[in-house]
Amino acid sequence: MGGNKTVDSLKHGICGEIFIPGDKSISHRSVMFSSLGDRAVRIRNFLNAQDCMSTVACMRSLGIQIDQIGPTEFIVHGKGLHGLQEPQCIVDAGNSGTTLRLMMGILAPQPFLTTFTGDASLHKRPMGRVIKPLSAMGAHIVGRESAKFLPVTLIPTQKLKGIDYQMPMASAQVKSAILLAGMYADGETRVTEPYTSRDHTEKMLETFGVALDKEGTSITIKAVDSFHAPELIEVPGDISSAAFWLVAASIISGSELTLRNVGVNPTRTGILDILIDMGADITLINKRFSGKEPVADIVVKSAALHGTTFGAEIIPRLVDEIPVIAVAAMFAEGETVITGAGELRVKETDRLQAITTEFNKLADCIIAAEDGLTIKGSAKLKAASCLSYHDHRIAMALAIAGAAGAGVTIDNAECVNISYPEFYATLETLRNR
Ligand SMILES: O=C(O)C1=C[C@@H](OP(=O)(O)O)[C@@H](O)[C@H](O)C1
Ligand SMILES: C=C(OP(=O)(O)O)C(=O)O
Repeated sequence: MGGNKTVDSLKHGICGEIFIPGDKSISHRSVMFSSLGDRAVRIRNFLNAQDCMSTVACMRSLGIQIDQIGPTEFIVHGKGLHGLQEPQCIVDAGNSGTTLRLMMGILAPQPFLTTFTGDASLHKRPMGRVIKPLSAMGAHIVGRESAKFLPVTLIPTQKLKGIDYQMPMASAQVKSAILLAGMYADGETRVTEPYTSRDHTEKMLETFGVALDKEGTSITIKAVDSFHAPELIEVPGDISSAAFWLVAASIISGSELTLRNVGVNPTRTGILDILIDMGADITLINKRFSGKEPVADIVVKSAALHGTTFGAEIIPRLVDEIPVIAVAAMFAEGETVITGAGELRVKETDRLQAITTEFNKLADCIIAAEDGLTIKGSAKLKAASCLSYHDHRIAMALAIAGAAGAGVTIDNAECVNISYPEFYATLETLRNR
């Protein structure tokens, strides 16, 4: 597929301002929830990237009119909780696990048939984690290898019933699928996770007038009969995209960046905690709210980092940032040890394997464990050609390692379009400032 990209070593610190594009998780949810709402919703600062456009395409194929009125502005004409229509074709979730798993939660209770497909990566990712609890609620779902993988078909079922489900892993996608199905189920649906994962679904359900009962890491939802959409959803910037600049500015001496409009929901700010723990110079300014989501501008200056240790409890709060945290650790003094991160093996690619194999081509300093990484810091990086495995976060982390080190060539580099289409252009702007 796609082409190679060479990122040269930066010769100076990176300075100035970056406006961070919309949050991927919140963008997905804004379109899904608005489609089920009772009036048209205007969505601003939507992430116009491949994953979120997969959600738009899925909802359109279910009969929802979605108008794009600007590069990042959309109007979703919701048809209510029971307004979705049977799709005429197989629905394609592309590369997006969030699209597929949340849509299964919405569609399992619908009185029509839906078949999902996706790209090669999504065909390898585990879907049993969603199909199992939805089936326990009475959904009828079939899929490859005894309902573990795509392709998956949701067969019309009679009314679902609530369950009390103990999740085996912390996963916002699984939690969200169960809560969304729970809106349509008889009785109460309760879901408990081992550690708290991102809570954007809970916050947006509350924005749409749904009452949730929260206790520790458990959330209970009851059947919902009205879903009151707000007029406007303003999506905050994605801290998972800001993460690349937080690390770049920290490790490239002479840097000072202001990252504008970053979502700082505490269930997502593990990257800030870890970088600050490593000695990073990070300040939050202009703290405010966008709906129920906290937002801030972040000032980051270069600093001498040192290694750290972290494990299972914080992983859900930084799960997508581990590739770029590994880059920070390569430049830090001393060792960094990450444990409890087995979930990285079932992302767009096996990220623990991809980090170890590809980052070690730049400097042989990383050892993988079954559920984590040990990274020896103060590595002397050399230039190399590395594989992205068509994984956007691996490609962007490699680009930051190359820019801060001695350069890198990345294959299938365009996969950044999955979550951050402007990434390379922003990097070039910083180079030329
Ligand atoms: O709910 C979401 O929007 C997401 C949840 C996380 O996945 P898991 O739920 O599989 O941990 C994360 O990795 C993904 O990028 C987005
Ligand atoms: C894992 C990711 O997304 P998804 O699960 O939606 O494919 C990600 O963006 O890093």
